[in-house]
Amino acid sequence: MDTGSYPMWEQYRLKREHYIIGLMSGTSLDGTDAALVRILTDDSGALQKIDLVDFVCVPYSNELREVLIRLCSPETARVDELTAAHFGVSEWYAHSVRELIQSSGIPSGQVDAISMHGQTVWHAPIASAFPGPTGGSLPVVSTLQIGECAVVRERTGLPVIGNLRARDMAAGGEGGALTPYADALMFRSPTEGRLVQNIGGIGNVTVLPAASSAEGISAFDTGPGNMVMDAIVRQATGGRQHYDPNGSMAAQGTFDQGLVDLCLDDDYFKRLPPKSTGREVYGEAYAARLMEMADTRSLSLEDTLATATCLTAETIVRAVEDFVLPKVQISAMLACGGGTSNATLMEMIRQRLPEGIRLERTADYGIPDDAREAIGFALLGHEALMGRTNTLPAVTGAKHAVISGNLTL
Ligand SMILES: Nc1ncnc2c1ncn2[C@@H]1O[C@H](COP(=O)(O)OP(=O)(O)OP(=O)(O)O)[C@@H](O)[C@H]1O
Ligand SMILES: CC(=O)N[C@H]1[C@@H]2OC[C@@H](O2)[C@@H](O)[C@@H]1O[C@H](C)C(=O)O
Repeated sequence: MDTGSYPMWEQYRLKREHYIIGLMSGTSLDGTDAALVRILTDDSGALQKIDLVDFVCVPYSNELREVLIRLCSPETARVDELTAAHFGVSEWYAHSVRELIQSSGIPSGQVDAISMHGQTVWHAPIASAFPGPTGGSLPVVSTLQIGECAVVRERTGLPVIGNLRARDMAAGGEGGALTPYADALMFRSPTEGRLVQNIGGIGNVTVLPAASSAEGISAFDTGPGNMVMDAIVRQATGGRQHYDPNGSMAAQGTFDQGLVDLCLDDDYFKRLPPKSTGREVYGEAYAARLMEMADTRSLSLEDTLATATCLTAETIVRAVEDFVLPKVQISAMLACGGGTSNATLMEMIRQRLPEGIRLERTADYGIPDDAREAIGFALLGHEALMGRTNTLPAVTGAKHAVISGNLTL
């Protein structure tokens, strides 16, 4: 029996230097981000310093992306393919861990654990009816991140923490956003209010008031990040391209304000936070509808992309105007995620941001734009191993904070 790693938990808490690998594969389905993070703690276990040792991105193949896109829609998902993907995608995670360890030059024996998000295929924070054990039906919320920790454990030899959203949901939360907990550790300022605006598949914002306590932090999904723009490119190119490089196609078009306004008349954008959304709402079907509407308005592909880019920028800025600024004074928006590489989108956000808010990047604060989430998940895993709660009920809406994550020793 493999019992060698059981004392690991106690040893981990006594150490002052910890090495954790954070693995994130987000809703844009572009691949896996892997960050090796060194965390220093003091005698009381309190966090002293966070260093990014190394970071790699392993892109998904077009073939894998197509499988995952099918699995994210009830109309196209099959349970045999889902089960295979649950194990299969873990091989990609193990591969990215091997690449990261090799690139870092750190011996794998020095790494304490892997903390992995997995691939969300379905996220349902709004309850649906499910048969109850004593008759009648129960309201059930649910979420599924595929990727089997046991496979990653076997391939890498390292303990793995996974399934990080489930416990918060079981405690009445939305199961996200989770990374705001880590944002507070990395970006909170004693003197100014800051936003961390992630532009991944979905856009999500963390609000860090000046000198805020955990209770003062809020976060929510603003709506689509790159998801609608990406789906338009994918559908228009028959899957050959999956994003608009640097926003160059959108830059050649002109957005249709009428269509942007139509799209902004949307229940999700109006809903008060806390709230979360995903591919279920702004995925392929949403983009197809937007393309149909663009077609009836005789918009070119470039105009359609400019319109989707403008919509994305508007949802990000309006979320700040409608839900943040009435309550919190903000001096800077720290953008991160793949969308920061879309110059057209960034310029639209810059032009629309209210005066007095600087548009910066997390990279300006030492956290590369594309590594924030992977580093965030490393920190969440670290907190769980330290035996500390790692969720923010004020953000997720849960009844209480929990230690989220299942440990595969
Ligand atoms: N050079 C580029 N030009 C334009 N867009 C880019 C570029 N590089 C990346 N992107 C965009 O960034 C996306 C990937 O972003 P990211 O990796 O932050 O998403 P994610 O982590 O999967 O999503 P989420 O944060 O929602 O979970 C790509 O799908 C693409 O739309
Ligand atoms: C269910 C799910 O995977 N949600 C993601 C998604 O991608 C962005 C946004 O929607 C965010 O709420 C969340 O991830 C981030 C990493 C989070 O929980 O902080």
